[in-house]
Amino acid sequence: MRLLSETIIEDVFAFCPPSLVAFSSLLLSVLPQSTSSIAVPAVQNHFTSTHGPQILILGGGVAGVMAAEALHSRGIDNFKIIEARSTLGGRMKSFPFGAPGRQYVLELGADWIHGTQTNDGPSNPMFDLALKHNLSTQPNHYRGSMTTYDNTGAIDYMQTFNAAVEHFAALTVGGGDRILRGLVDTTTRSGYSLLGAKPRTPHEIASEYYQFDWEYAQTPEQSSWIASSWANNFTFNGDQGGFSTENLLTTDQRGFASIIQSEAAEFLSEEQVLLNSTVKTIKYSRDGVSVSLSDGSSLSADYALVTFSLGVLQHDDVLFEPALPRWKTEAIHGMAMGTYTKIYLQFPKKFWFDTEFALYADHERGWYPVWQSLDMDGFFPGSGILFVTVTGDFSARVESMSDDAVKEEVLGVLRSMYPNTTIPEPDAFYFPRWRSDPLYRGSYSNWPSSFLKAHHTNLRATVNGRLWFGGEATSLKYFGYLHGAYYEGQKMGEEIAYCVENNGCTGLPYAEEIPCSHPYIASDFM
Ligand SMILES: Cc1cc2nc3c(=O)[nH]c(=O)nc-3n(C[C@H](O)[C@H](O)[C@H](O)COP(=O)(O)OP(=O)(O)OC[C@H]3O[C@@H](n4cnc5c(N)ncnc54)[C@H](O)[C@@H]3O)c2cc1C
Repeated sequence: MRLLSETIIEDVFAFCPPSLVAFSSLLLSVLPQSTSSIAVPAVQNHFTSTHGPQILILGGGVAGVMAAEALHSRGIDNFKIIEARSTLGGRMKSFPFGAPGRQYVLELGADWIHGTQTNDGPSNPMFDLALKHNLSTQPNHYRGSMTTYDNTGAIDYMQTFNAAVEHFAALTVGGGDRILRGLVDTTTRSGYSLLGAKPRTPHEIASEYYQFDWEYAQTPEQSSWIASSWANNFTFNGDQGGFSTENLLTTDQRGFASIIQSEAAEFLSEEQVLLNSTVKTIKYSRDGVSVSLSDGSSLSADYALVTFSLGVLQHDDVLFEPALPRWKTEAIHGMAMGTYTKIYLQFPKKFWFDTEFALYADHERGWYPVWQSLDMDGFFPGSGILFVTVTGDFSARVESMSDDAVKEEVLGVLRSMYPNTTIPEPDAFYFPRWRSDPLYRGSYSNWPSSFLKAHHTNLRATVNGRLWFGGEATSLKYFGYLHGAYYEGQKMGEEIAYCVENNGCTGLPYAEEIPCSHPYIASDFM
């Protein structure tokens, strides 16, 4: 059998076979696919000044920093990173949590290196960075260290849980198989149903949630079967071109982002980074780009790379002048932004499970289901800290509530899990509101079944040869992940370097229209 990794690039067009010919012939006739075949545009870029930034990197998360490093390694240093926050790292964001004298640096955003390396196969570049910058991490056992609960207290439904693990494995094999057979995409929900996995009881639903929603930050109904499968395989499945099944949780008290900040410190000079600067407007034309900031100042350049999250682009937090073309906005709104919310609690002392994870099954799907203890050897023993994660629409719900109201619900779940224990008031309680935050508008992207490969090509594509887009959401194989942001930043840096070195380029290709998928034809209605 062919490996998914060998076939994905051409075979994902098979999402919608009728479009393949139309789309690929459009690309071939109008737009070159790679730097080696990129044509010089009619209007050449012109560097009139040797001073000032000529490439603006908008956003200083993983993608922004890796783009800068790629430019630097090609000998191009006339760039500037513009970042709204006071530090680099973006969605790698730590904070001090805990009562006075019992504080720990914890992560609000990315927490894990997902997949490390299998033998001499591909290694996760974030794992490589972690090793290089001596990040403290601890293996986190997703499936082997679990206690199960429902609203009657502790109850063993590990058999149901293990069945859900097998269903998920079958789902991802099935999704890969759909690519190889050139079948159209469907939702993950239909994938599960076709495989006979139809969770009905709270135990079955919670077990499926753990496998799926907890990873993709949206439900199986909201997600693509095919894309969920390859994102899993390319990250976790060594046999399918992925890294490994290992998950490392950071415990480093410098914060997870320290590996990106240390990497940046190796090549960035002070004048190459503008922190505390929020971009309000991006003006672009065939001649260049100009960016205005919230303090009223503006910067001009020959190229700009936009690394803001998909959520920021969807929410119009940054205005484009002129408005982005229709093919780009269709792609931006076609992909989805999920939300993943970690709710942290610190108690005077530990009273809970001794495993790394606990699963709580409620009659309502997504009701405070996944619990993690940090009060454990290897993590933060004696800390009194545990956290519960909610996702997707449930994250939106908790963001709309007061902290106290959320705390009461969380304590209510703990009372159900431990009916014979008096649950004390926590000494500390905190959760971030990623979805409401104008710098993120969610946690990470998720691929819906209506989103085609051609849409994704358009999400990545360059506008006017001047405006570039890169970040976790533009990663075909690893959307949603840190390593996706890493590779996309690096790739866009290299592409822009190509433009600079050749005094012009058309950029990455797009399709003006995606004439794909014809669910209805006019005669159906006659
Ligand atoms: C809660 C959560 C948990 C996650 N868990 C994991 C995990 O365990 N493992 C994993 O691999 N991935 C995880 N991820 C995903 C991972 O964090 C992202 O894929 C990655 O950090 C995205 O990097 P990026 O550079 O593409 O975008 P970002 O990090 O969003 O970088 C964009 C930057 O642009 C800045 N910005 C936004 N708007 C403006 C503006 N108007 N002006 C100036 N600057 C602006 C932002 O501040 C940000 O620094 C998680 C994400 C979240 C939120």
